[in-house]
Amino acid sequence: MLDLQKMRNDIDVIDTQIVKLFEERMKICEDVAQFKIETGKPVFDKSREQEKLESLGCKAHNDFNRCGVQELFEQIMSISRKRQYQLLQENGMEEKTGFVKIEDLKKEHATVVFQGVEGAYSFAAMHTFFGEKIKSFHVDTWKDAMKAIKTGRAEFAVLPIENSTAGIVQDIYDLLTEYDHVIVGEQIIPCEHVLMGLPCSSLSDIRTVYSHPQALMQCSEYLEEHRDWQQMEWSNTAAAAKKVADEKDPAQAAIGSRHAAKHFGLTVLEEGIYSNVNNSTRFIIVTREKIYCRDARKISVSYELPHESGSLYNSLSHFIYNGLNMTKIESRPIMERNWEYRFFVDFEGNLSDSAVKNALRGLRSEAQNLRVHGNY
Ligand SMILES: O=C(O)C(=O)C[C@]1(C(=O)O)C=C[C@@H](O)C=C1
Repeated sequence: MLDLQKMRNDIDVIDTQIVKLFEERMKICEDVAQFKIETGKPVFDKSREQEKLESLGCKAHNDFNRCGVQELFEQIMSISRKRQYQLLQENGMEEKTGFVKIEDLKKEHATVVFQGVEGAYSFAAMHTFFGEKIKSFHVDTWKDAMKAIKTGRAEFAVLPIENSTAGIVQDIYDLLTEYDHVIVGEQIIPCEHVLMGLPCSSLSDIRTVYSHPQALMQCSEYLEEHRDWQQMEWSNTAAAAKKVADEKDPAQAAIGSRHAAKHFGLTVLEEGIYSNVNNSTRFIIVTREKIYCRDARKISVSYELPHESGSLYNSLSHFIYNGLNMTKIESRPIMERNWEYRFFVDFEGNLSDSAVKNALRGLRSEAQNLRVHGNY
């Protein structure tokens, strides 16, 4: 009969040796960092790491152990790089990200563009994020908003990127790829639809309800209770509110935001009419300058991967090995390369953190076209 306690004692002896050797190895890596500080040689040496993984893998006695040894040393070298980046930073040698750190965003008196019309949810997101003291204007399409940033007509744009029930807004991801703009903030707006009508209207007057098809759908349970009302699909919730306000027909109502009701001088006839109480939309704020705030806590990146087994797994290891909490991953097709994908990852961190620098450095050398879309 095998003796578990004895086996555990044997493992403990080996583990103690591993810890001792790990610390000896780290000490040498700190000396290597010193050499790199003096010579300006980059921390990451891909070919050296590949050679090491190859030669160490060959020392193992079966395939399972070969993979295990390689995974272990990938992590050991990642930890070694992370320490070296820390030392570089302590010596005032910041890793170049191309981004400039600022204290705070200048929100007051900013020029902001949004898609849609006054009173739409993007309008609400803009005012919630920037306050009231701004110069704002609207455009017809999200692409027009991106163009307004590029030409300098606006400093910031507000764009919807995700709805908690409908999922991501794919076009925005594609526009982030097309334009070199930077995300500097985000704003979540609960889609709390209300039924609005003319100040002289009451519920019993209503015959027709106008709204965006999604909003009508989100209020379907409420509308079921009013089957005699005709439902009319409109281009967006704010345009529906504007129509009711313009036509001054007490039999017409619109479904949209409280902001829209206020903006068009309409009265809220009923509230809490939406089925999913958690329904919210997340908006991003983009600008042209590569800036991030000192207290920014979330980073958005994208990268493309070679068509190789394990490439996604390996790319994610850079977040895991550096202790970074990944909050989202999305993939979008790459236009010019059928069946290949660009991955968008959000994770917690600040561009000044050495763990973040380490992860980005690893990703940059292994993935294609790594882009940092912003730290906010
Ligand atoms: O050999 C180096 O240049 C090191 O910095 C050491 C080390 C390692 O830990 O083995 C770490 C980072 C490099 O990418 C390659 C190897």
